[in-house]
Amino acid sequence: MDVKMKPQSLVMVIFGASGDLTRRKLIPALYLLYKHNRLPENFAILGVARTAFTDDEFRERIHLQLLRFVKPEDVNEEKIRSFVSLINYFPMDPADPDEYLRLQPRLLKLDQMIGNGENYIYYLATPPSLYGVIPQYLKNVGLNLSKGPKGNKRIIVEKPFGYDLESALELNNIYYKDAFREDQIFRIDHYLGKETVQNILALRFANTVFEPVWNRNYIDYVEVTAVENMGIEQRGGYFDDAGTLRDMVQNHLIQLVALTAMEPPTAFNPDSFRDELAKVYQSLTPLTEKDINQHIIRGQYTASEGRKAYREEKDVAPDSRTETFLAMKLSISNWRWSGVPFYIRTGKQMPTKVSEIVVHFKPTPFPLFNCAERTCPTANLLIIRIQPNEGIVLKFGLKVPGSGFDVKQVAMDFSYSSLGPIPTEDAYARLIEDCILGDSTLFTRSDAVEACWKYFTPVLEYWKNHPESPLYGYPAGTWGPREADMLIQEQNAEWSNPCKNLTNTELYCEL
Ligand SMILES: NC(=O)C1=CN([C@@H]2O[C@H](COP(=O)(O)OP(=O)(O)OC[C@H]3O[C@@H](n4cnc5c(N)ncnc54)[C@H](OP(=O)(O)O)[C@@H]3O)[C@@H](O)[C@H]2O)C=CC1
Ligand SMILES: O=C1O[C@H](COP(=O)(O)O)[C@@H](O)[C@H](O)[C@H]1O
Repeated sequence: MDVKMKPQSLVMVIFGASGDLTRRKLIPALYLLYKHNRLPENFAILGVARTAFTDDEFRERIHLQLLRFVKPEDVNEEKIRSFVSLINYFPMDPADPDEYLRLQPRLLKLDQMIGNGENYIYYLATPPSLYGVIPQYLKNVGLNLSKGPKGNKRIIVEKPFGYDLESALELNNIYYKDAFREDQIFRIDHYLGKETVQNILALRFANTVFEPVWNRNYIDYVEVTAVENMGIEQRGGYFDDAGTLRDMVQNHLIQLVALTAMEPPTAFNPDSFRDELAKVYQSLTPLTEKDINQHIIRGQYTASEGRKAYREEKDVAPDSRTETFLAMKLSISNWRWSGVPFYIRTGKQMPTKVSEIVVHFKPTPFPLFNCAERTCPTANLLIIRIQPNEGIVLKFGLKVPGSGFDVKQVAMDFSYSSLGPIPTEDAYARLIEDCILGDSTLFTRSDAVEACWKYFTPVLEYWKNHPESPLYGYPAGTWGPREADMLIQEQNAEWSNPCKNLTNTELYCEL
């Protein structure tokens, strides 16, 4: 498999095939690729997990799941049937090294059936505790090595990659020293697979108007929001151990910060692009204890209007101190961003599901005009709506028609839907396809992971060592604790309200 070349044949081995991620994201993504003829000609899936299924039972289950999780317009019964026939199942415990002695011949047999290319992609969709184990056991039976033009082996590892800096370093060492080279490792962060997240790059680097003002001279502060109106669903076991910092902040939110803050890469290739991302992470101003105390607000949802409290969720400790909300102020120590705060927030059980970046430009130096409707639009806003109602809005001041000279804020709206149907919901399909093609641009490199953990690990340690540090309750269905509002009030500002940010599209918000 050369870079950007689709192999003739490929077996995709999914560890954790009976789990939630496989059901909701991976299988629908692979089906979409299949439906659009974007998979290798000879292709098979081998699902692996401990639960006992026969091939037929597993196919039946996948068939039903596809009908449930694929968008109605993508459902094509005939295609689903032929896709499902490519799926096989192998019951084994991935934590048991001896089981790989059985896996190896099974995989080889499947590979021979489809074309004998020995090209395998392993997708680790298991609990993170197995991320370091599986590669070593694959190596024990020789399933790790790429063998020239034939026989490529790649491994996609889900987030969180590590639990803190030490474990991330350890994981990277296991992969390099024992099992896989960096070019075989694809650390996935599905936010980078989102069309609108990639479009941050196009907005910044395919236009000249933004770049001259994209710095500390013109930007006052930046907000990054990624909130959800659902709780933790059935993932209490995982989430109670992870918390929001590990689940959303250390990966998705910080990626959005980095894409907003990065320098233009010298070329759009995996190395140049990822060099620039890594530089942002390395420039994050280290957090002191005072910062952690004053600039990080963690919250946990409490029961409200028929919604359960976090502590009542399945598999969550009744006295859990795990955060389901986090807001923080961070800064970047470099030439472009020195002095510009980035405010980020994310949480479960908020009034709506939305991800967006709001760039607040500095106010005009002098207010020349009267303000219409008691709002003084002295500062421009650029809103990059990642999901839903994907779009970009520029807010600016204009004269109110008629006598006098009052100004009011108006909006120039661009909605991605105006480009026609765009694949905004198949981030996983995009990333899996990139891995098949050997393109690692949109996957996280080891230095980036390490730099992120280096930045966030002091926070985790501080919380661990100071169990009394505040964890604020917020009623489920609200925008989080009041203390998060106070955080941004330091800037003489308030969190912008995503329910009101776009003018041409509706966003359902329970307020
Ligand atoms: N679900 C999601 O939306 C997202 C998940 N992720 C990541 O993907 C990974 C999988 O998540 P998810 O699918 O939600 O998790 P689930 O708990 O739903 O699934 C875990 C899977 O791993 C299998 N497994 C194998 N060995 C073990 C073991 N020793 N202990 C427990 N399970 C085992 C389970 O099957 P069996 O019991 O049959 O062996 C099951 O198929 C996690 O690392 C998560 O962080 C990342 C982004 C989003
Ligand atoms: O990785 C994760 O992301 C989802 C949110 O993803 P989105 O694409 O729906 O915005 C989050 O619900 C989950 O807890 C987390 O593990």
